[in-house]
Amino acid sequence: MAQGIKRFLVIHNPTAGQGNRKRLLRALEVMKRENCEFVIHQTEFPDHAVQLSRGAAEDGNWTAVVAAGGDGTITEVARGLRGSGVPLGVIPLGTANIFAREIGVGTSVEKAVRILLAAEPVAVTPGLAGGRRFLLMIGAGYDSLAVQALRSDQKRKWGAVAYLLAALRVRSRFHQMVVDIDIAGQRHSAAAAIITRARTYGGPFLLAPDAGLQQPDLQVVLLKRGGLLAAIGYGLALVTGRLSRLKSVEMLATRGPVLLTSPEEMPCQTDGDSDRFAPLEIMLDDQPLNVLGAFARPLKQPTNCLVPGRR
Ligand SMILES: Nc1ncnc2c1ncn2[C@@H]1O[C@H](COP(=O)(O)OP(=O)(O)OP(=O)(O)O)[C@@H](O)[C@H]1O
Repeated sequence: MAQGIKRFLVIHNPTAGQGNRKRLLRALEVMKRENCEFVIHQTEFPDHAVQLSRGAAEDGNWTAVVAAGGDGTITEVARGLRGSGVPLGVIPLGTANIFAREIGVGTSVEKAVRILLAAEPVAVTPGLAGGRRFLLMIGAGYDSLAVQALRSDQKRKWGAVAYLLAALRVRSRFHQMVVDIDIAGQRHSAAAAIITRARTYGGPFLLAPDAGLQQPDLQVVLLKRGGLLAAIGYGLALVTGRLSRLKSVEMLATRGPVLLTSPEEMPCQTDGDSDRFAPLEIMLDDQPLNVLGAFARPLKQPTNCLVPGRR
């Protein structure tokens, strides 16, 4: 690697988000104007980004591997980089772009490239679910049933609205959901649960005020009520920033593993993709991930195992 020249491998998911190509071209324009080198690889199938980023980490030839896509693509790149120390960069081309928001990049591709070029790597702590790395959250209940029913053609066309349509398709299951969460031998039951590293959900909406990619614990959000009316109430509380204040929402924090089970067949969503079913063991990853971002929030004081989250 020539001294002082930054070299980026850009892993681009052409199926992510809306206006994908135009946004990528705008990002590349900025990269071309700057003193950096880059190579683009397009993903051709789900999980391809894991292979591509693993190969790049083995090369040892890159300043960073840049995920140009949405949260699913970013998570795949983070899986491929596990154990390498090679930094992850982001060009946000997804629908919700939660990870890009969490690391201070936001949704502007021009700002994202400026951060790539200027940032120093910062270590964050991903999670592991069933031994596989995730970056943002695992959900079981309302959101995982909706994500499982999501139609990719509708998502590409309508973005977030497609999730609402998917939720309506599975609404009959909302009143019978049971999710059990075991934390340090204590069992908590709810209609739905989200185990999260991210503060926000679905884009800009506040989910767990104490969560954060640099925080030393997993936040567990329990939604106690089931049914369509409860789902609508939770959705409204989420978009108005009041979810954590509802009486039927419990927030717990833990550094230890969490076991998620369900008496019925329950799909789980991992960073927005439906790929597995309960039971799942969820914990913090002992291998950090270096990220090029614009982190602003100071770290909070470490918490002990199993403390109620801030209300
Ligand atoms: N060439 C491809 N064809 C089909 N699917 C692909 C391809 N490349 C990647 N994928 C899959 O596309 C899925 C969705 O991508 P991604 O999550 O990045 O976009 P998004 O869903 O629009 O964004 P967000 O998660 O931020 O809402 C990923 O899980 C990935 O495995």
